[in-house]
Amino acid sequence: MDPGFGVTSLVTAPWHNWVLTPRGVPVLTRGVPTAVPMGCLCQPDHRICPRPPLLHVPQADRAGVGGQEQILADIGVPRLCWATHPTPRVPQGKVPASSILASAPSDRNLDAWRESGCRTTHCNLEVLQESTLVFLATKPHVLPGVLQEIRPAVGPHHIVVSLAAGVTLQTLQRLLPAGTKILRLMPNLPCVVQAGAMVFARGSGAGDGESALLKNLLSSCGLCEEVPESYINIHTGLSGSGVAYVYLFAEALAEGAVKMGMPSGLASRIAAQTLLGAAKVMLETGEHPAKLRGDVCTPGGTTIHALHQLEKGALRATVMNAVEAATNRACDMAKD
Ligand SMILES: NC(=O)C1=CN([C@@H]2O[C@H](COP(=O)(O)OP(=O)(O)OC[C@H]3O[C@@H](n4cnc5c(N)ncnc54)[C@H](OP(=O)(O)O)[C@@H]3O)[C@@H](O)[C@H]2O)C=CC1
Ligand SMILES: O=C(O)[C@@H]1CCC=N1
Repeated sequence: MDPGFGVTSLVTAPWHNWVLTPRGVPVLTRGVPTAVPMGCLCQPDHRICPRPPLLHVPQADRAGVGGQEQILADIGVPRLCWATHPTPRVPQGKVPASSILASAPSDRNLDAWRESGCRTTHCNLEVLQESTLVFLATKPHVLPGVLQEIRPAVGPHHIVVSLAAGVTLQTLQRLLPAGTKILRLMPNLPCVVQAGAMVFARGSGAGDGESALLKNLLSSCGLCEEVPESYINIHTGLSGSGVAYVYLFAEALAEGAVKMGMPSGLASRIAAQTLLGAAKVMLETGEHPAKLRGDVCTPGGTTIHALHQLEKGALRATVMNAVEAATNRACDMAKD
């Protein structure tokens, strides 16, 4: 398992130093370093700050574009955040690791961030102090307390991106200062290999610039689309959680082969390649999956016999129920 997963999420920690030009083009800034105040808002010493940590990516690169300059940073340290990180393992990252500041209460996940060159802290407020673009990647039930903690440090220059499942823009806007530029993002695990599927929605304080910035920043991690907020929970059921359904299917495929006598390692590799190839054909041809499925079926052949078994097991209805259950759970989490 990628050690990065234990630490943060792609979006959170993976964020890098990005600068968005007035035209919405993200620029990796390596120019004039920003003077970053190093003092911690948690007095007297953030290193012993008892407050719970946030996951954030501090950043301090500055880019001057058209007379403007912006500083982008991330906050939050969820497992997914790795996807957006510019680590040696993820060379496509648009932000240098040194521009990322990640915050968490313990070193459990932070160690991996440090090993990849990111800066870390146990003080959430330090992230706000040093960063403009902040990713919130704690578990959903932890987020309200974190928002309460950072609220005094959030200003009009910050762009706050939440990855928390089920936490609505309305809640985020209620718990942060009025007018704060807020975006709600739902990534998925494959962001860590730049094959993610992400959607986001903007809050009332965010504009086209913030939307373009996020989309451009995350585009290196996979598909990233702005959608109405009502689609976020559906995407969670389809893709954020959906990755786990696919792993379950991959496991079942491989175990079927093991049952028939194939070694486990080989079976797992072939199962993964089968999923990868099937997905690639679907994306590259644009064909409906039902059509492609039919293409594989030779009349009276092996595939139709296997599909008959899957239909007896109500695979399609079961998967549809799974998407519905996860979507409904995301909706319910907003009320928890
Ligand atoms: N996992 C996934 O595939 C997806 C997850 N998400 C969302 O991402 C978020 C994180 O999920 P996941 O990556 O699984 O969780 P993890 O447990 O891996 O990461 C959560 C991190 O939050 C840190 N944390 C806990 N309390 C605080 C605090 N008070 N201040 C700052 N940081 C804190 C934890 O620190 P410590 O290490 O010290 O415990 C931990 O590093 C969730 O909101 C989830 O809904 C969204 C889409 C997909
Ligand atoms: O299981 C969860 O709640 C999170 C959100 C999507 C994937 N993992």
